[in-house]
Amino acid sequence: MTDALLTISDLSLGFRGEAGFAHILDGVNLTMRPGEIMGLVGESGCGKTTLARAILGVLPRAALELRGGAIGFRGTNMLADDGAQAAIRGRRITFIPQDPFSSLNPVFTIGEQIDDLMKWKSPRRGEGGRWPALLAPYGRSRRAADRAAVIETLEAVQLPQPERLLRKYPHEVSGGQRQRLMIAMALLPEPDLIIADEPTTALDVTIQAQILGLLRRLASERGVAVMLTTHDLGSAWEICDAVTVMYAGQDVEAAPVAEFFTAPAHPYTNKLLASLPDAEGGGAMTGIPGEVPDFLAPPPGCRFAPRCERASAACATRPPQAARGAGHLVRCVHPVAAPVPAEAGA
Ligand SMILES: Nc1ncnc2c1ncn2[C@@H]1O[C@H](COP(=O)(O)OP(=O)(O)OP(=O)(O)O)[C@@H](O)[C@H]1O
Repeated sequence: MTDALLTISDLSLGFRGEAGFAHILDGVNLTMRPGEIMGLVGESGCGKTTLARAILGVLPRAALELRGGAIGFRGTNMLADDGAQAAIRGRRITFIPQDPFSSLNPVFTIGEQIDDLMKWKSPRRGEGGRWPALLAPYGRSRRAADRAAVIETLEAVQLPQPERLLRKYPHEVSGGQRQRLMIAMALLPEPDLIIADEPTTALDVTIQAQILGLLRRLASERGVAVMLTTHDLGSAWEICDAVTVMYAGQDVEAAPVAEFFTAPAHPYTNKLLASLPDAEGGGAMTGIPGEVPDFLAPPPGCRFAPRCERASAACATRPPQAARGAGHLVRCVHPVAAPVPAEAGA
């Protein structure tokens, strides 16, 4: 796809420890377009955070074993180019963490931490005249422009009295305000892509909806793509344009959000959706029988096969992604048939 922002192709990696090689990501393929909000969903432990960290280039190097694949960002394979990755990370791709409190340094004011961010990651950093970016002095005019951008962005995330806020310490603001601050800090470098790793898990339910709504609005207004990792399908429905489902380190299905909920094709996606309580809050919560495989000895081929009612011997070989419709890809030998449209046979 020529207009892709992020293209992950056949990414395979894991961690080597005393017990052996834990093969966490197994041939993951995923594409994001500029400005798209994509939900990366799946049960706890399916590899969402590992994938997000791989894109950011912050996986622990000592244990990491890269088996193959590429992470292309605007055509550059970041896995093959440490320099490009360092230049992209924190500028073209930024991050919103799960727990905003542990991401802020408790001994510095919010203003000091934002100043430090702007010193290194401001989009105006390259404007150092004859100086290379690394040596460019942090001069008065850039400081003033950066400060104006900070105030504008804090106002955009609806943080009241931004000047006063900058003088506060992280413990002096609420959890919801800290997460608004994280969104502001992710926007300030003017990135193309924000990776938001379960950004509302640490917040209570009413604040969660506000934060997700804010993220959706600002991303759309500023044309920033967002990868939202979540195990909450409701959040994906609220704000995403498209959804990619992971199971045990494999991508199983990717679809535009409406199609994801109305015409899921992979048996795992169907089970995942069937396990949700219904809209009235009734209905039994049905779990999926069986267990997530051990990453030290995963089954060959489709990792969902041992829990899948539709599985056959053919599932011991993982199928390529197959198109079900525009932007709808599924990886399954025995996908669930698409529902018959209501007008058929009428
Ligand atoms: N550094 C590491 N060394 C060994 N195993 C790891 C390491 N990091 C993650 N894992 C394992 O990788 C698997 C996937 O973890 P990951 O955190 O990516 O899943 P997740 O889908 O983000 O889960 P959650 O929703 O609970 O955050 C887990 O079994 C985890 O124990």
